[in-house]
Amino acid sequence: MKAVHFGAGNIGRGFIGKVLYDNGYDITFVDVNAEMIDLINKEQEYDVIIAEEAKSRQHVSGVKGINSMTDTDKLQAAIKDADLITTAVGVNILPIIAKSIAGPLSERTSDKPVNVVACENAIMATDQLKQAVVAISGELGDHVHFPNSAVDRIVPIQKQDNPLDVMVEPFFEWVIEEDAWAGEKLEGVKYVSDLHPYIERKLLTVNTGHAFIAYFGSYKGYTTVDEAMKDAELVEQLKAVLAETSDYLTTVYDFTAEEQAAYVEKIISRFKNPYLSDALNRVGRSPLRKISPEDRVVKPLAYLAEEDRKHDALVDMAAYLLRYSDEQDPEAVEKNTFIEEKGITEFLKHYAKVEGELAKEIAERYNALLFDKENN
Ligand SMILES: NC(=O)C1=CN([C@@H]2O[C@H](COP(=O)(O)OP(=O)(O)OC[C@H]3O[C@@H](n4cnc5c(N)ncnc54)[C@H](O)[C@@H]3O)[C@@H](O)[C@H]2O)C=CC1
Ligand SMILES: O=P(O)(O)OC[C@H]1O[C@](O)(CO)[C@@H](O)[C@@H]1O
Repeated sequence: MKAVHFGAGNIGRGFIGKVLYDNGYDITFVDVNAEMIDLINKEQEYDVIIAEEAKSRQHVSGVKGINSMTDTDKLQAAIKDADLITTAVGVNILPIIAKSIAGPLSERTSDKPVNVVACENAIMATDQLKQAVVAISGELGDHVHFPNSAVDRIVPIQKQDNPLDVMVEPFFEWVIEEDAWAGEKLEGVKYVSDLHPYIERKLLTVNTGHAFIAYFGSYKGYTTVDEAMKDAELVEQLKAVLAETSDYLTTVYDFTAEEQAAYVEKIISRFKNPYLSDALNRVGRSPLRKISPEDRVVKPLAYLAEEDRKHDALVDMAAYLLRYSDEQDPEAVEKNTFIEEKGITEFLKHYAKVEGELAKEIAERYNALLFDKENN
């Protein structure tokens, strides 16, 4: 079985590549990073290092690479021949991937089914990829399958001697829509008939929680997650944020309060992993995406505000996000320039689609933070 995976980054090598290798797939990584692809083709193997005391190593071998900027013919041939196509590139890059795969996918014949799965931090990311593909190729036949998925494994920015090796947390969960999947299922993957509860629970617990640590932690002057998690006030407020997203999740879905509390506890213990040094500017990257209406802050916040339920911790979180700066992150720079030129209310309307009373609450909190900072 042949897999083509777009994005030879942290999740690509440290999570998806490892699961596919364990399932016996021949893996071809596709990336725009020429150095990474050259190294993959040279070494054809790497280690996944588990972030726990023993730092055990799991070997992945027989991998190949394609540079999507220069090897376009090779890429087209690989897409025509693959049994599985996966991505872990960032949800905003999916329209670019669509341009590479739409042509060769439309040339595939009905006797050769293929699964196409986006593995990104976004609700129903594969649907976004499918939409972009179909806009180019027109409807594809029933042999091209587009299951949505949820992926959960914390993989920080890497500092390994061998740049192909990748350190990951021990925990991982990959959940895929069962009905949309064709053929033999992957071992180590959970298949479910309705993905919505899983993807929302993951995004609005793991990713909301992590993003809160990034934005409040940065506000307090920390630079890594483990440093920030030693701050008792931050952990208290993190729990308050997750109590609000838990209220959303247990109201909208069938999770019981006990189940969700256990899930939250497990996630907080993952954030405290002392063997995983994770930079706050990685976890907080792309604040414009993270403040967008369907993402980890505004989705639960808008619902709770609309239903008149407690939401002040998420309002605080939005204010910390709005105060966040990182000169290296183009989205953080764009955010701050927009706020400076047009103000908070206009920013919330434009990027978060938040207006009215909720926008007022967030702006008040943002202004109070500004006042605190300037007077301390
Ligand atoms: N790192 C983590 O802990 C987790 C990340 N995710 C999600 O996985 C996705 C990837 O994240 P990471 O692996 O952390 O990022 P990363 O930055 O380590 O890897 C992304 C890779 O995609 C490549 N890329 C960018 N544009 C491309 C293109 N047009 N064609 C092919 N490759 C391209 C980059 O060169 C890079 O190697 C994101 O959507 C992220 O939200 C999901 C769960 C956990
Ligand atoms: O990859 P994104 O969406 O920018 O956000 C980073 C998040 O993804 C994770 O890497 C894993 O889901 C978390 O560590 C963090 O919450």
